[in-house]
Amino acid sequence: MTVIKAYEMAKSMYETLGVDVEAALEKLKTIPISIHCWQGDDIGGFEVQQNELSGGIDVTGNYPGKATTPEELRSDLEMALRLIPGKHRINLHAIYAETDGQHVERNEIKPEHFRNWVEWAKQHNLGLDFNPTVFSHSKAADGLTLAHPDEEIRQFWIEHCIASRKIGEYFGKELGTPSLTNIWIPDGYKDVPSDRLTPRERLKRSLDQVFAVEIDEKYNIDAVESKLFGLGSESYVVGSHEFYMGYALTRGKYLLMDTGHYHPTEMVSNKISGMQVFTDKIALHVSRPVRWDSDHVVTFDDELKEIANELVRNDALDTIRIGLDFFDASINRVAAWVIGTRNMQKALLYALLTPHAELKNYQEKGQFTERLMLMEELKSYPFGAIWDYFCQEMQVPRGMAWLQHVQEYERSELARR
Ligand SMILES: C[C@H](O)[C@H](O)[C@@H](O)C(=O)CO
Ligand SMILES: [Mn+2]
Repeated sequence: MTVIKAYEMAKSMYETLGVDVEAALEKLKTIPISIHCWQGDDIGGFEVQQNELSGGIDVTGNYPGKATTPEELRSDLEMALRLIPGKHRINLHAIYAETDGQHVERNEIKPEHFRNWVEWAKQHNLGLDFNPTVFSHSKAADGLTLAHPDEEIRQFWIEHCIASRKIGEYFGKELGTPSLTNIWIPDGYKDVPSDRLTPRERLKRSLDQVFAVEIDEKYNIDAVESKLFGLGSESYVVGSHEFYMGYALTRGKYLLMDTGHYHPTEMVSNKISGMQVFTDKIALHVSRPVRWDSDHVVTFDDELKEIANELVRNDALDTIRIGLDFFDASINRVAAWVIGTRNMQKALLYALLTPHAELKNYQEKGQFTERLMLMEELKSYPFGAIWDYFCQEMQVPRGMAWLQHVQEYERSELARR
């Protein structure tokens, strides 16, 4: 059966449920995903003075072909983008600055160090997002940064975060779409702290100093990312969920929720509406924790579908910023981007093809049998035929055909590294 024929049949099935399939596809085309550049080089970056990865995160695997220069990383991203339908954003970290072989301290990075990224983004019609890199550095060696007891260290990182926000502002001005500059810091303690309050008070003061520099939200949007624990900060993380929820709500900042940053049975899908009642300044790092914050490649699993359902049924697609955050060095890194990003889009399509009004109605009327029945029946609806049609329309390979392009690229490009 042709793709079109299968699509027409699937479409009529969804239409009998009252779903407007064409509107769903039109909407999906407009949803940008912020694709994290650091999957391409195992969060190495291109600083002249290279530092080991720290901050309580880790990348495992040694699949050949990781990007070792900005040109290689951009080329790998281009390859992935050719296989991902739609127009998207690229999420950069400060360690991806290009400084012409000169060592530039993190608190001195400038927009000009990201000129090549901006020119490239213009050529490819991409938005850019940004992150200060508050780890992998001698001044973060003891696992404390913005909450450090030493004022000089705190000041260094405050300056780095301000410099980063100005880079975000530069992206926003140049590209005509506001950059999300997200602050994640690793600060915490391995063992039971004797004082939880003082570091949190210091972090609050440091962040207030970072945000005291006013930047128009037309160009740069500030976000803060919470975490439960990391390697070496198992007992206590200063920037916990409650800390940042309070901070974001009282300061009018975005709260960024990373799906790997909570207790294993705590789901971000269940947190979105809790936040939405108070703010629409919500951002996501979609990841896949396996037993811990392992940052596995995102799969088309129940939690991903539930997150997408929340975004669609709560009318949040135009406000919530969707970003990805995984890093797997045990498989082809370009394929990792393609799998994870296409899965995020598949989940959004699945949610867009769901008759939410009917399901909400069942719930309001207490018809829980009908609610469960419809949710379960939808799982075997011909969703794949609609996804294939979407890929064909968007001129990217459908089904498994994309992998051969990555394999050719691996032979011609990655194997030479
Ligand atoms: C590299 C990222 O900034 C980092 O993964 C952060 O977002 C995080 O999730 C740390 O666990
Ligand atoms: Mn994250």
